Amino acid sequence: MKNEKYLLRSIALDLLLRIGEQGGFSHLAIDQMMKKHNLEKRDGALLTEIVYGTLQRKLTLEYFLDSFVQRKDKIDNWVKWLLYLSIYQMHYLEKVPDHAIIHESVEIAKKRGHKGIANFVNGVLRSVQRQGVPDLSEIKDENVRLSVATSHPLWLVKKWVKQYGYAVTEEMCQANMSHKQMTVRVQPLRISRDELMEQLEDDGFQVSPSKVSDQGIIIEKGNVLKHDTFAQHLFTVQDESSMLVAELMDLEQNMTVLDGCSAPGGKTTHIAEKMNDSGTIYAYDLHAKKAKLVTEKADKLGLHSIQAAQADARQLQLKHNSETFDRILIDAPCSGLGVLKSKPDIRYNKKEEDIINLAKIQKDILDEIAPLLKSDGKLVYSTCTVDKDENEKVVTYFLKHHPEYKIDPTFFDQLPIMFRNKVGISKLGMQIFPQDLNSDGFFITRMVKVTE
Ligand SMILES: C[S@@+](CC[C@H](N)C(=O)[O-])C[C@H]1O[C@@H](n2cnc3c(N)ncnc32)[C@H](O)[C@@H]1O
Repeated sequence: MKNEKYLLRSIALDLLLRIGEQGGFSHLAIDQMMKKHNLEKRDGALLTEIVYGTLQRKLTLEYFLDSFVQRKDKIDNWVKWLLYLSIYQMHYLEKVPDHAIIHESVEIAKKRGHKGIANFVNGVLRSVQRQGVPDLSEIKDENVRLSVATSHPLWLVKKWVKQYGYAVTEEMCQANMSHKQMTVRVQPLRISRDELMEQLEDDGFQVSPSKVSDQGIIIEKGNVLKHDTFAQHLFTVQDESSMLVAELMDLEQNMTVLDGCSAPGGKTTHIAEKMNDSGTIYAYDLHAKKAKLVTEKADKLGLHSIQAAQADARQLQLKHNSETFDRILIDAPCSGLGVLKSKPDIRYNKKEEDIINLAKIQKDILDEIAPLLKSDGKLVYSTCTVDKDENEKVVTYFLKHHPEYKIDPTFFDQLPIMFRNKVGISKLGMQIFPQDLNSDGFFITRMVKVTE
């Protein structure tokens, strides 16, 4: 038993070192580690909790550690992560007694380093145990306090406060600390939502219908990825905000649709399902490997109307004539600051300059595809980020440079009831904040190409 827990914390440290440096938190990486080390389900849950929780609280843990060590810059990276994951467990988890956490961390330090490091780890953790962590309410500056307490970089807190005000930013940072519910989108050409819900309920799942999409199901209890219907490709895992994008494309049968940034194909396949697999969807992605994922997803779901290929959306006039498409979706590459609930590490790797570069790419893509839409056709622009530079300001730029486009007024009438009158609605579209639903932050808008 003792060895198992030692192994578990050692694996957690390996994962944190990798994700902490390179990013890319995913339940898949954790599942792979569990399989590799033959861990039981219960241990897997603790492993996930330690890795996810430590990443999610990294800046808070750094702040805590600062008050126990003089020169943090002198400590090896792996020792820092070992201290973070230990302090995380001591402060946030009740399941394991402090003395056990300290004992195992010291053992890891001894094995990976040497006795001196083990003594250092022991000393720091014993001080944490004795004195407790510092009181965050004593931080005077409210932006710094919010940044430390919710582990969001200060530049981001300041940027959000400037863009949305303190109250909305605080709600957003708090919401990002919560766990996201699992939601799936039924493949309606294979099974109805009611039938799938019934099958899941019969097998002990707790589920409820989404109010955002009539294909959506909220999984309240049970691991749906282990259910037969997952292997049978009767549904796709998709966030509710993400489902809303295709729902708001005003799609009809037999349309010709362009999905300019399509991988891994969550929205492309949703579009195909909504058109009953009629018409044609041209789906592109900058990376050939990723474009292949779209084809694979379409194949698994039995959808034939999707033609996926590699292409740079900034050069699509080379592939298609003007006025070809009834609908265009640009689900643009973005900073991903709306998905921090499920990808807690994203916030630490992003820099303010990244946003400027991304906004340039977003504008270039929109400029390129503008001529490809038919008159009266509709263009949906979406991102999974909360940031005006990538959302409202990109739309403002586009409308200024393409006077033939205007915001489609009917877009607002088609929003689900719970989004009407929300803070994020403006004349330029809809910003969904992570606190609005138990889902991701997203920006969605729809423009129409006006006939003379
Ligand atoms: C937000 S993701 C798209 C998610 C996808 N729509 C879905 O629902 O599954 C953005 C995608 O744009 C791709 N991308 C980035 N730059 C691109 C470009 N210049 N042209 C086409 N695709 C691009 C990325 O590789 C990434 O897969």
